[in-house]
Amino acid sequence: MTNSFSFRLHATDGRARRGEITMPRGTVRTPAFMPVGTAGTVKAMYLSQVRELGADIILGNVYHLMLRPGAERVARLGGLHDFARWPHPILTDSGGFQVMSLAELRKLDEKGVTFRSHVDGSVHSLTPERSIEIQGLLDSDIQMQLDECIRLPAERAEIERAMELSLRWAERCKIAFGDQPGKAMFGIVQGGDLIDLRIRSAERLAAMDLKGYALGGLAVGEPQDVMLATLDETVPVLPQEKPRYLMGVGTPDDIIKSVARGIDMFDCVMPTRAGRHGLAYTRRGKINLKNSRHAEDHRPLDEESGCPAARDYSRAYLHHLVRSGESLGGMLLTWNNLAYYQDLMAGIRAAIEAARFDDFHAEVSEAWAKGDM
Ligand SMILES: COC(=O)c1ccc(CCNc2nc3cc4nc(N)[nH]c(=O)c4cc3[nH]2)cc1
Repeated sequence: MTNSFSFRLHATDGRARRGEITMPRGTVRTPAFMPVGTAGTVKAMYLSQVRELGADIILGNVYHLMLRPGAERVARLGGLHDFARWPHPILTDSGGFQVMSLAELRKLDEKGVTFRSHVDGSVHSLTPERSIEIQGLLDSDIQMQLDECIRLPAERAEIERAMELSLRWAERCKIAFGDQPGKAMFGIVQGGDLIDLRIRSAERLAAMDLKGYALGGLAVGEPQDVMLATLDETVPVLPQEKPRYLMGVGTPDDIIKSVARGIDMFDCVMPTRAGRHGLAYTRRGKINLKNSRHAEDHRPLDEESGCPAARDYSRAYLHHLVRSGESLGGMLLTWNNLAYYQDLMAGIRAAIEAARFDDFHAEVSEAWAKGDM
């Protein structure tokens, strides 16, 4: 049980990295995929199942938890780990992105952001200091700075204003976070699709000597090649010895192409949200179980999978559950999808260790190039 936060690189293959983050609550094997547990639950899953699939860390959201049940209440109940019965590491997003995408009537200025809850219309405000305070009340292990992520396309002046504001907020978050040995506060690189601003943001954050660095402002609708070009230019500016986290990404193809560019950590609602909408992710690509062609297909999703949801149920049964709106449909497909994502990450980690990442990359991209099955 260490009381420190450390990141070690075990192997590299090109720009792909195999590493490990060690924290008091446990170790995170990287490259890692963090299942999204927005309101303290990974929807339609028992967290014991999430753990069995190989997840070392899950993500929570300040925005949702501050509105309901409230950060002080979670603290009174012992913090998010005890509340949700997840004793392993938790990373929490700071709320900025969710405010801009979920809240109504929001005002953003130098101090922070004021907004109306999408739950009950009550007025709330988030400052860099309050976001870090909330993440402390949740007892979060990796805390994200409060930032401003703007939608693209946008004018250069607007992108620069938001990027500079996010840098000032990073400084304020660093001060508010102080020195918490077993925990980390990550900075978030902004700058939209303007490489010079991205590099300036990364350099200024690197100079703050933070424990990890996220790439924000991406996976906001830009084409994959724009996202990847941004990584090509920005990742090399970040310190080698610190973890890099690409926020909100992504499809299996996004993930493997981003690992190839030096990213260590990912989160995305895709496997869980798509699962609840009838979509299955498998080694051979995506399957939409709503499609009537599955109505009498007795084959499982993947007979070779270690996950019962993929191996023991026919596509016909899954089709029936999805068409009938039965809860078990979303539960089984979420289970299958998270199993696939964790198997993908385990495959990536093993491929980097065996110096065969390029071959593995080709295998995954080829399967996904086929598209819907
Ligand atoms: C079925 O799949 C889906 O519905 C679905 C929805 C959204 C995303 C994209 C999520 N993208 C994304 N999440 C993000 C979260 C972020 N947080 C902070 N603090 N700063 C950012 O700059 C930021 C950027 C993001 N980009 C991906 C998938």
